[in-house]
Amino acid sequence: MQGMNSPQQEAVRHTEGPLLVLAGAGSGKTRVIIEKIAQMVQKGRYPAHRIAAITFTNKAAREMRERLAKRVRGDAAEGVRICTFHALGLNIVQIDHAKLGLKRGFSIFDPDDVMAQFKDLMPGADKDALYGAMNLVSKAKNLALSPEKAAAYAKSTREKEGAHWYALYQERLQAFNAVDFDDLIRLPLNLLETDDEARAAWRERIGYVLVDEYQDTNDAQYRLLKALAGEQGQFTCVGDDDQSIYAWRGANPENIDTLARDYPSLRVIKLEQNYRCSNRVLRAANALIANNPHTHPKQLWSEAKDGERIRVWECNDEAHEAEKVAAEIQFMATKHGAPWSDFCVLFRGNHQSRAMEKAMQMLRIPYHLSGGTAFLERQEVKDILSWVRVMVNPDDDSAFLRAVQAPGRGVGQTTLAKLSELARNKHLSMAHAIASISVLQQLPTRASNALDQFNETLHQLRQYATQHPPDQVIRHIAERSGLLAQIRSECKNEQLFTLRKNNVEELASWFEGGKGQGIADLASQLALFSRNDKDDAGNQVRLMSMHAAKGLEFRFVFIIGMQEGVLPHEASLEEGRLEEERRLLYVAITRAKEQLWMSYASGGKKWGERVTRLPSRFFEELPAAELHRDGLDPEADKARSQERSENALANIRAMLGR
Ligand SMILES: Nc1ncnc2c1ncn2[C@@H]1O[C@H](COP(=O)(O)OP(=O)(O)OP(=O)(O)O)[C@@H](O)[C@H]1O
Ligand SMILES: [Mg+2]
Repeated sequence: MQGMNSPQQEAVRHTEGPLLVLAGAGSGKTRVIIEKIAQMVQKGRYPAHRIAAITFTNKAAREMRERLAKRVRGDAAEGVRICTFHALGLNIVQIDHAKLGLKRGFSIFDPDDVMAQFKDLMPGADKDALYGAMNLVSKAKNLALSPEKAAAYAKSTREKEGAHWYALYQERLQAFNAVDFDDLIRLPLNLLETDDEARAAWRERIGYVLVDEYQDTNDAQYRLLKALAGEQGQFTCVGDDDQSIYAWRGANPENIDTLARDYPSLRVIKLEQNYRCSNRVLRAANALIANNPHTHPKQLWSEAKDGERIRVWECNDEAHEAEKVAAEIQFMATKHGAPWSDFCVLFRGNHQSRAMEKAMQMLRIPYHLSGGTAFLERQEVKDILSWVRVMVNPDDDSAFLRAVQAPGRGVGQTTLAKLSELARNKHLSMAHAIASISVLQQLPTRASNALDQFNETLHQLRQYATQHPPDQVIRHIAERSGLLAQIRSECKNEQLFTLRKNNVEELASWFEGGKGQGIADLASQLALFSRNDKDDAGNQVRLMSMHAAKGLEFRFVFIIGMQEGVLPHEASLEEGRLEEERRLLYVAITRAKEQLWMSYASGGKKWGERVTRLPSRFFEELPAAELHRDGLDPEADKARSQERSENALANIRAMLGR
């Protein structure tokens, strides 16, 4: 346990009974989890495959796997399950699908599929009504309620309405042999809470559970943890109530107290030394968060140097702000000889990245926008995945509808609507219906020929998939479906074609070396990868939302858009969620190891009109002694601008090779 402090060591050693590590940012909570797994495996306390570590994102899971692999020599830690709650849930649903009324190869509906179903269920409904209904259903699912229970418990008209949509929607999922993301928690939970045999089997499979970012678990996830960890509570949870930033998505920070209530023998360990941030950054973060009420008071101190003061910039507008930030990044990178990946720009909402991207492009600074290029949302990727889905799950009408139109084969919407009706009358899915001559006979000849051919192609692809590795299957689908030919015809030049073809290739590479897993399993795992996850950014500046930055750390951090209405966000003010906004800023500040910048745009445009903006109220909560407001200290500014121009000259000389 090289270099670990004594409460950290204690947390690592405590393996009998439930443990909660409750501690502030950068105090080594995640490190405790990694060290603990390493020791458990090395000491043979648990075999690797009986340990499960739950992270908040797939990306965090990958990072943990890498750090563990470095820590434990050989492949001793290889069998450890490191995944998100959803991936664990998927695993349970895959193994026990029959008990849950699902057939093998079931589909996972993404939010777009779900939306399409609601549109179909609620014809003519506007966006608000659709999202309203979806949210109600999601809420019921996160409370692990079945449609029947949701109806029984519903009190208000709104809840009754929600229960009504839930029942109809669930009927469809059932018919399509599909689940949505919420089901990946709800179904395993129902299984483990009601089926003794299944619970015993899963406790045998998983002997010890570790949970990172525990403050952001929702109720269903908490119950899943409880069901797995048993009465003895063989778990370690680590978290920080000050970093709870997902209450808006159903996370329940009170789960921290629930833990103590449900497990009277719970041991709570606090870590107080921060190993990440410079002292100034830490003092600013502590001062800010002191404005929130605290049920679990914490001290956080650091041995690190004071470091530079936090630089605060008032900018004219977003563009000006972005230019300043980009120029500073370039300056700092040269000054410190630092790689681009040491820099991170954080913002409240994704739309704020646009000006920033533009400024980075102007200065030719390589950057990576998390969640920006949503790989799984690219057209060709979705198209191919819909083929995979309908191949392995012919009940999936949602995937059928996409695949049959990718590429288009002259089957119009009217025909598809007719097909859907015929299929429904015969209690068949659409993919099954087109295999029936009596159905095809009732459709226009041209369309029925096209559908017959589609059916034949599906059949051949299924055959192919039984004899070839998954990545090859993906390439074959692209070819055989006619998608590749269509993409070629759509692209005006070779460059564009290569770009889109590379997406297909990238998808294929996802399916490579899947440890003997079939295409169905791999496709469902892929469905879980959310937009933030495919982050192999390499040496590039990171641009990301504050939410996405949870758990990460960077030498240099810029927080932009610190004006009223953006941070705190307008909507959160109206809904009385100021404390959560403060926690969000606390998370953002504590990402900085060495130096921090905060900026705001005092002007901007709204609906085309010029408006003035006030700096965020949170500035007033930061200790003035730790801040340096540019423009208010002329001497310091002068010295800095001198340094900057010398630096620029040096750059030019270097470029000219002198
Ligand atoms: N005992 C220690 N000695 C030196 N460095 C440490 C020690 N413990 C943790 N660190 C380092 O401190 C940094 C923060 O650790 P870690 O990410 O585990 O903190 P955390 O509590 O999980 O933070 P967050 O709340 O942001 O998730 C990491 O760079 C880690 O390697
Ligand atoms: Mg952490």
